[in-house]
Amino acid sequence: MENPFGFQVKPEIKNGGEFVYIECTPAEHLQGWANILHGGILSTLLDEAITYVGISTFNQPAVTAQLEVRFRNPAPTCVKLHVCAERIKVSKRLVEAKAAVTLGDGTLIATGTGKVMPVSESFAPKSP
Ligand SMILES: CCCCC/C=C\C/C=C\C/C=C\C/C=C\CCCC(=O)SCCNC(=O)CCNC(=O)[C@H](O)C(C)(C)COP(=O)(O)OP(=O)(O)OC[C@H]1O[C@@H](n2cnc3c(N)ncnc32)[C@H](O)[C@@H]1OP(=O)(O)O
Repeated sequence: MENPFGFQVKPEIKNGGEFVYIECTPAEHLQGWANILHGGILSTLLDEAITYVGISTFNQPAVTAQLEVRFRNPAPTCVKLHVCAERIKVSKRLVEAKAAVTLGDGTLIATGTGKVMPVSESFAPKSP
């Protein structure tokens, strides 16, 4: 379904999913405290880019099976974040990728690694 509350990112996908690039400017209400962007939002952005690596590699729906995040520097809200993901390993049912969030000046904000597994179109749980 269309999700008007989503980040509306438009991923750039290169070389069949080997590289994924996303830009996003999280709004002020996504701060955790003290004007610092909430870590869950950074995790979501890393997840988003890593999942697109999986979707593009398998060329079918895929979900995150594992995500590990390291928060390296605080990010402000309302500034453009650059998210780059890169495929590091492919096996029959698992794609592993790493990703980083940086500011425009190159400051490293967060890094992560994730594992993505393909699923069928009927995977999604039914709404009650
Ligand atoms: C309709 C489908 C919906 C999908 C939509 C996808 C695409 C749509 C297009 C665009 C979408 C737009 C945006 C996308 C961007 C971001 C989306 C964010 C993604 C998410 O936010 S998505 C939500 C969070 N996510 C979940 O909700 C997953 C819940 N989870 C499960 O549904 C299962 O857990 C599953 C399916 C992951 C695996 O379940 P399973 O039953 O198929 O597999 P099983 O566990 O039996 O493992 C089999 C073999 O994989 C190995 N294995 C498993 N996990 C491993 C790991 N972590 N590391 C190393 N090996 C692992 C085992 O070791 C075993 O190996 P062996 O057989 O050799 O022992």
